[in-house]
Amino acid sequence: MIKAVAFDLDGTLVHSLPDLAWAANAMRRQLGLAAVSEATVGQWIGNGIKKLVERACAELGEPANALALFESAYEGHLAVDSTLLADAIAVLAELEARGFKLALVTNKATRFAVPLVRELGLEPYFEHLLCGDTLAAKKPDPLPLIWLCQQWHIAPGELMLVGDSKNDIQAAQGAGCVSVGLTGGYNYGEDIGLCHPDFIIDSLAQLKTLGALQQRYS
Ligand SMILES: O=C(O)COP(=O)(O)O
Ligand SMILES: [Mg+2]
Repeated sequence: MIKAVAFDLDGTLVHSLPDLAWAANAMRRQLGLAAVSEATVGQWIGNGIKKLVERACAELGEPANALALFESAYEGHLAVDSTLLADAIAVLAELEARGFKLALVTNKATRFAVPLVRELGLEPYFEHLLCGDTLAAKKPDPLPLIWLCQQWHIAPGELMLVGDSKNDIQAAQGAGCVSVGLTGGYNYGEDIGLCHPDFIIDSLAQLKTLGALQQRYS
């Protein structure tokens, strides 16, 4: 039985691509590179900011100042055009009311993830915020999920991870947790079904009626 639910951030709770794309293009402009489309930047999301920057200036072989340029652009532009996914708050509130423990497990670095979840009103729902640089390894490594199970004294099979990327599903599978794949997020243009999550949902609202989450904890 599920006792806790961990949520991914980018592409699962927040449509963060517009601001990530804005920052990537601000960086590219300063490096003398042409702007790219949002869809292109969408394919670079998933392994944290450093990887995104690496992919966003691959033509130049990752200049030394690229990361700093991206970070200073993104820092002031975290939640300008980014929006919550439909029903994000309603679903978190309902799961919290049903007694589930909730955590955020994102590959986004703390300095960006924390202000973003604060700005969008998500922070109060989470007992733990595990960001890309919180622990020694990030998704697809199972470490953040194993860490949560230890903190909460629950078995891996009692923790569910909801995410939009194969990195989420692989982390859950590696930890022995239950995985829910959300379609339509940032998964390198691939169908989330290809990595075989335990459940596939097309909207967060579907979590409200997911059989595995019907029981109540308090
Ligand atoms: O920072 C990323 O690349 C992805 O972040 P996420 O783990 O919240 O989807
Ligand atoms: Mg994601």
